[in-house]
Amino acid sequence: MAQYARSPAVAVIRLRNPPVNTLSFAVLQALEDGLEKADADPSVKAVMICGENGKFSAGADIRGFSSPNRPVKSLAALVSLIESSKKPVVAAIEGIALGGGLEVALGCHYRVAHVKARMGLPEVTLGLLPGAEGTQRLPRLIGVPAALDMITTGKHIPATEALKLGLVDEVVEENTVEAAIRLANKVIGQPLGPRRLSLKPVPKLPDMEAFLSQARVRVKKQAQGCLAPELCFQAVRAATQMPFADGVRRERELFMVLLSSGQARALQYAFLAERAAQKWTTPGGASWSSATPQPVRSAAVIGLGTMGRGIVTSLVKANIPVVALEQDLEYLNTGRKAVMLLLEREAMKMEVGAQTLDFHNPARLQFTVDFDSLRDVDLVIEAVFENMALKKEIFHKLSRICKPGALLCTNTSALNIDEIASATSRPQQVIGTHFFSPAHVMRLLEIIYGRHTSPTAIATAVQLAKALKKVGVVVGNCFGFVGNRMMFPYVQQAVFLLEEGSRPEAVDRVLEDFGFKIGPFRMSDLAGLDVGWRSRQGQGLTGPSVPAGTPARQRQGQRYSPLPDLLCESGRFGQKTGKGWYQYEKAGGRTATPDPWLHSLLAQYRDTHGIEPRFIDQEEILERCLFSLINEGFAILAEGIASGPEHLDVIYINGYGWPKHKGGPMFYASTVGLPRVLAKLHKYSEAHPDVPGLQPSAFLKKLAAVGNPPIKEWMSYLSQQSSRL
Ligand SMILES: CCCCCCCCCCCCCC(=O)CC(=O)SCCNC(=O)CCNC(=O)[C@H](O)C(C)(C)COP(=O)(O)OP(=O)(O)OC[C@H]1O[C@@H](n2cnc3c(N)ncnc32)[C@H](O)[C@@H]1OP(=O)(O)O
Ligand SMILES: NC(=O)C1=CN([C@@H]2O[C@H](COP(=O)(O)OP(=O)(O)OC[C@H]3O[C@@H](n4cnc5c(N)ncnc54)[C@H](O)[C@@H]3O)[C@@H](O)[C@H]2O)C=CC1
Repeated sequence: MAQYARSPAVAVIRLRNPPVNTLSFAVLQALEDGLEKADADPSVKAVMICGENGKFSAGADIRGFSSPNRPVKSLAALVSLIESSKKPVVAAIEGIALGGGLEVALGCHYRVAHVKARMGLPEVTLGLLPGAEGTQRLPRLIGVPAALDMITTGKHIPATEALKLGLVDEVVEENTVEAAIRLANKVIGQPLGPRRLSLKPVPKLPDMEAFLSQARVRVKKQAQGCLAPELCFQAVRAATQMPFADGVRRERELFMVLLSSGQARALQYAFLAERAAQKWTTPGGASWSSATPQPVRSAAVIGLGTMGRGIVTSLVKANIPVVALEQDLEYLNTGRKAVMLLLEREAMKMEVGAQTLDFHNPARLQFTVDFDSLRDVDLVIEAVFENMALKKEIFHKLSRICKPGALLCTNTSALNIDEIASATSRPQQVIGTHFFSPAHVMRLLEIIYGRHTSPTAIATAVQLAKALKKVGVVVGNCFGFVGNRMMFPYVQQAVFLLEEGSRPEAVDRVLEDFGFKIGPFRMSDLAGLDVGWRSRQGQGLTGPSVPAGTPARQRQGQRYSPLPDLLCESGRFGQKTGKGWYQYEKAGGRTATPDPWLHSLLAQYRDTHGIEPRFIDQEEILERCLFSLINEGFAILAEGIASGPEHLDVIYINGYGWPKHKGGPMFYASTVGLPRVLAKLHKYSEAHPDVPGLQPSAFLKKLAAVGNPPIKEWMSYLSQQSSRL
């Protein structure tokens, strides 16, 4: 857990807890033992602390926060013990020093970092604050503005920046441990008082009060309903107002508030859920542990519309050479300009000194209308219009042209992967890669395997997600896959609420107050109402193919709202046309304003259909929208479309703006309590028996019958027979 050695006047303590040297109780105990041993040995003149396997430490074990035996108190005590050592202690920071790991380094008298190391106090991202005196030591070392920035954002900073800030004393390109030992030998006998951060004053600012009040406004704005940034701010402010010991007491009080908050639990769950979702399996037995990805050295993108542009940008940023293809020269030129603009913007955002984007080089990015140019690429991503016939035509062509091993990916948002694959002679190499708009920004990549998709193809798509710095979540094939399938009942409820008496701005406000970045109506206006309209036309729900005599508000015996169709028929496609559920300052405008035209349309619509409008309270809006979405999630789990609730939660946090501090929809359901979710769905489905989305799923009923089992046990209640394959 920590190895003790000598070199020769310097005691070397090496933290050892693979893979990232988290500070378990055993590690802390071994570190304390090492310090005591060094202290007791007169031939030891200095101490050096480093981590095993090129990593200093990732801090506390996140899995241990919910354990009653968490070693929280001892970490702070240990940091004080290090600082009060009479022999100089030097930290050798390789790889990472994060959270409690960096707090240990702050207790040391000197810090040497490898040039590739990264440091940070990411506790805020886990709903916490640096609770081992980090909020009091860091401002004393690097000043309040820089410390506040690091502590309230949780960002990791590179060693070179750490050197500029004074967080480390030395940055080395070679052997960090040897450099730290050299420094330790050099400082033997030098006074340690000035190196003990707890004894230093916090550097003054010309107007600390003004700085802090501006910073507080900024932190609150960025927090978006999350508690931790505000409490991190308060802890740092305490450092500016109180002596060290009082600041530490305040830090502890604030830490305990956060530790017991539901937000910390949700954020820690979200961290672990993202890692768990990487360990994909399929009902057919394919798994991350046995499948091997094939290398992707080059790629092609077909269709340079909204999605294709972002996908090309993402690939170029990942340093993968791209061939970008359009249907004709006019579309190609428009697409090329759009891609170049995106890439120029991305290049401007890149850190000084980082590798530049080489997108003017035709060997890295080539534009074409010729399918023959796709002959040699390792992977193709199709992003043409959402039309099955067109997609099949393209895949048939790809199957003939591309080299035998090439992976053929479709960015369809809902269409059947198996049907697309059937147009090829290599269905094992066909897979869905569902990007989210804007594709170069959004972290989610939904990866959809079909009936014949090979484990290698899945592993390759997962590897691609990593290369693009995205979170790949592997799911099964069904209409809308996971994300959009869960979204349908949510948006449907939102529209039904309008029919019954609510307004778009009222529904959006409730869901935005809950924590969504934007509510369902602002989201629909942003995405374009025509997208769903075309899909409903394709499904025969609206348009000329609807049989004469079909009731306006019913399809196949189920409730249907023609409201979105009416908007599209009036040319209201959302932001792009300047009008949708809201009005905008101009076509392409972004500022949504409630629209009196829409309000009178709603009144007229209710009159026409004999609907008596009623006041709908916030609780009903929230529950009908969220619980119908969650209910669909349970159906998806029961069908084996996703292998666990954490997969659904990762999809919603990273692709649909679900507030991370509420842990994702399925985690949220577990906090509300499954029996309560079920009771509410029963109530709403009794009131609306013609809405299948409100009828509780069998799996939810099964789990609620047990009580409220922990989320990690849910899947054990599914019998093998209910699995999809
Ligand atoms: C009752 C008395 C009360 C008195 C009050 C006292 C108050 C005093 C309280 C003091 C408490 C101090 C608490 C503390 O120390 C705070 C912390 O340290 S919180 C933790 C902060 N650290 C992080 O947030 C780091 C998180 N990790 C990462 O960012 C990345 O994992 C990392 C950059 C380290 C590596 O990334 P990458 O290479 O991409 O690999 P993975 O992300 O896949 O990780 C590999 C593997 O490691 C697991 N892991 C990583 N970090 C942790 C962690 N901190 N804890 C547990 N496990 C971790 C990760 O899950 C992966 O494992 P899998 O098995 O694959 O899931
Ligand atoms: N717009 C969105 O938010 C999202 C869309 N999707 C999916 O991505 C796909 C593309 O959607 P968008 O980019 O929004 O569409 P878009 O309409 O903006 O772009 C489609 C592009 O494909 C090109 N194209 C059409 N036929 C072609 C052919 N035969 N050869 C080459 N290029 C051809 C068109 O010229 C056009 O530029 C669709 O399947 C859609 O469902 C997926 C996620 C989100």
